[in-house]
Formats: sequence, structure tokens, C-alpha cells
Amino acid sequence: MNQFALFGYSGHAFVIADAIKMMGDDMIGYYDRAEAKVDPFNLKYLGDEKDEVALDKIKDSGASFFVSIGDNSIRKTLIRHLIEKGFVTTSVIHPTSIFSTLATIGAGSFVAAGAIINPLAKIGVGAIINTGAIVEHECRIGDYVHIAPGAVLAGSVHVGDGSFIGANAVVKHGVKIGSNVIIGAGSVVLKDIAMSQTWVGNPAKRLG
Ligand SMILES: CC(=O)SCCNC(=O)CCNC(=O)[C@H](O)C(C)(C)COP(=O)(O)OP(=O)(O)OC[C@H]1O[C@@H](n2cnc3c(N)ncnc32)[C@H](O)[C@@H]1OP(=O)(O)O
Repeated sequence: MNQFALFGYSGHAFVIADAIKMMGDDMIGYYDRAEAKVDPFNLKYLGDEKDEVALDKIKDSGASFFVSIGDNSIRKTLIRHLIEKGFVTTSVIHPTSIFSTLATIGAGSFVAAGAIINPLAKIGVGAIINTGAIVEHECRIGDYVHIAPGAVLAGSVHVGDGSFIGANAVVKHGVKIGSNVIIGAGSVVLKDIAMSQTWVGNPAKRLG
């Protein structure tokens, strides 16, 4: 059985905690700025992630860390900081997801319930493939990306580092999306998108 220390303990973390339990693993507790008012998993508060002494609790327990924060940029900063400090993270893959034997995923990434990752898809570090999302064959998903619930990436789609694909969005096969892009919920992306832009609608048009 693997043990995890969560970093961040609110809505998104509850989904990850549930996946960890369903994998048959467990948590030693969570770090956050303050003790959570809502604690559905009865986890122990381990302290603030900036408190070096509190961080030693991970080393002492031999647990892996898992950053359970939905915001791509905050998640990236914290994962990098903890890896620099010598802590170890791993991926969390919900047992009801389908993860191809020919797909790969980086450390600190999360695949939620019902998601499907098809052959030769490559997912980077610290990514979220959320509930029921589909990542088709040969997709390239960068680091610290969030594919929100129900989004569908057709074959060979590329998504750059730090990008967010909204809930139920659809991306046409072969489309390349740059880094730090936001795609609105329910949008249908039919052509390539350069970095740091927001696109919405069907067909998707540039918002900012
Ligand atoms: C488990 C989870 O919950 S994971 C989280 C999942 N969350 C999501 O998928 C939400 C994704 N976010 C969105 O879709 C947001 O609307 C964003 C980020 C695209 C835009 O947000 P904002 O910058 O605040 O835009 P704002 O709400 O001001 O809307 C600006 C315009 O774009 C339109 N617009 C915004 N989002 C969309 C959308 N998804 N599709 C079509 N049009 C949209 C608005 O209607 C508005 O149009 P108008 O100027 O003609 O009135």
C-alpha cells in the first residue's frame, strides 16, 4: 500500500483522496495554509507547506507527495518546489479509468474516474485528466495541463504546457494548442491555437 501526503485540501483534493482510497492506498494527511473546515476523509493536518519542520513529516513516513490543487500555475510552482527539496511524487490513476498499456504519464499527474487514455498518448508531469475526459491515440499533453471533465481530445491533438481545456470541450484530430491557452467549456476547437490565448464557442473563436 502506498501512502500519500496531499498538498491542498478542498474540492479537487477530495476527488484525488477518493481515487487514492479506491486504489487501495491511503494518506498520512494534508498540508495547507490552515487546517480545513471541511474534512470529509478525516485526514490529519500536517501543517503549512512553507514550514520546513512540518515537511519533515513526509520524509519520516516515507510517503509520496501529491499536489491536489486545480490551478495549473500554483500546482506547477508547488510541485517544482517540492521536487527541488528532494521529495518524491507519483501519478494517481483512478481504477475506473482506462489507461492504455501504450500510453505514458509523468509524475504528479492525476487521471480521474472514467477517463480514457488511448494508445501512444503521452501525458506530462503534474497534469490533470479529469472525470470522464477522453485523450485519444497519439495525443501529446504537456506539463501542468488540465483537461476538464468530459472534454474530448481526438487523435494526435497536442496541448502545450500549462493549458486548460474546459469541461465538455472537443478538439478536432491533429489540432495543436500552444502553452498557457484556455479553451472555454463546451467549445469546439477546429484549428491550431497559438500560446497564451483564450478561445470559446462552436466553432471556437478567440476571446483574448
Ligand atoms: C471539476 C471542475 O469543475 S473542473 C473546472 C471546469 N470548468 C470549466 O470548464 C470552466 C471553463 N471556463 C470558461 O468556459 C470561462 O467562461 C472562460 C475561462 C472561457 C472565460 O471566462 P471569462 O474570461 O470570465 O469570460 P466571461 O464570462 O466574461 O465571458 C466573456 C464572453 O465570452 C463568452 N463565453 C465565456 N465562456 C464561454 C464558453 N465556454 N463558450 C462560449 N462563450 C463563452 C461569454 O458569453 C461572454 O460573451 P459576451 O461578451 O458576448 O457576453
